[in-house]
Amino acid sequence: MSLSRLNNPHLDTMTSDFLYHLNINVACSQNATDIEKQFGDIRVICTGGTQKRMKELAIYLRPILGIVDNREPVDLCESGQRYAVYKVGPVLCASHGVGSSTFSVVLHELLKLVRYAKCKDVVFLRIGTCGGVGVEPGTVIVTEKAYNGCLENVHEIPILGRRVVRPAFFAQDIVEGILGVGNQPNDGFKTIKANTMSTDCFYEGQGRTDGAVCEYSEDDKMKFLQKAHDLGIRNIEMEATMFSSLTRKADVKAGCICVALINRLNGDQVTITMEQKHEFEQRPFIIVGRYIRHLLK
Ligand SMILES: O=P(O)(O)O[C@H]1O[C@H](CO)[C@@H](O)[C@H]1O
Ligand SMILES: O=c1cc[nH]c(=O)[nH]1
Repeated sequence: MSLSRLNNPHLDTMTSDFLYHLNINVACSQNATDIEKQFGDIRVICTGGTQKRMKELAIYLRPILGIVDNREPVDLCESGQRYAVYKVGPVLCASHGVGSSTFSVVLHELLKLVRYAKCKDVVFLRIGTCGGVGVEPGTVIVTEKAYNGCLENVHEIPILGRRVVRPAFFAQDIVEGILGVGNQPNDGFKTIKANTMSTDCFYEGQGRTDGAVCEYSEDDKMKFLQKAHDLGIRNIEMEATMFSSLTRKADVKAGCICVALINRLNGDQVTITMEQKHEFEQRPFIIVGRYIRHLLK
């Protein structure tokens, strides 16, 4: 898939497009644009909440991609002052902030960027953290279906004053491809496929009782988490419904790989040390590194 059209006829009439949050100006009318020269070789776009994680991922991927470079990765979108974007060979690593609203902004612009750059067969990945539901902390979860905070397998977004409901699931070949490179003998952690709940709120939306406001009991919370578990949900984060539905609408393959920082059936507070969190965050790197090698071979 060349991404030659995207799902927006208006783009075809534009002679230029300013990707505001990335601070990239695209002259759509030229044949061989600078954008094509700079980004045309991109095959994988890795995304994740923080700038630090994405910078570390860019460094981690260098040897896997056969790139010898000891310099600090350059943030190509630093001037935009919103998101960090690093390019490492045919892989772009971009930060997206917390939640679907910040992620959707950069996702729209990245989807347009790869379209203008005429990239081929691009796969978008989210490399994140999450709360586990009945899984050991440190487990890596590859999302199959994404559920919203009402435990519905859809992404809902108000558009032109209407509630628009879109399917939210990831392509099976991507899920199986990622899972296929997991669970190797010396990994020391499990990689599983499961359903994911994505919420618009870390506290009440995820059924925590430790937010600034809480109007339900511990028992209500446990019943809700059990209901989620019964739907095959094994992790909770804040982007998978939007990510799966928007990439699906744009006709682009995507995958979501998150490491569980806690087991929500045992509590709400994320109390692991920063060292432990950092070690856990490396686990999806290992899986994604193997998957990218497999994808590009
Ligand atoms: O670790 P990241 O990628 O930010 O993902 C998870 O962590 C954030 C909440 O702490 C949310 O964005 C959630 O989805
Ligand atoms: O519990 C958690 C942990 C990380 N990210 C989330 O969204 N929830």
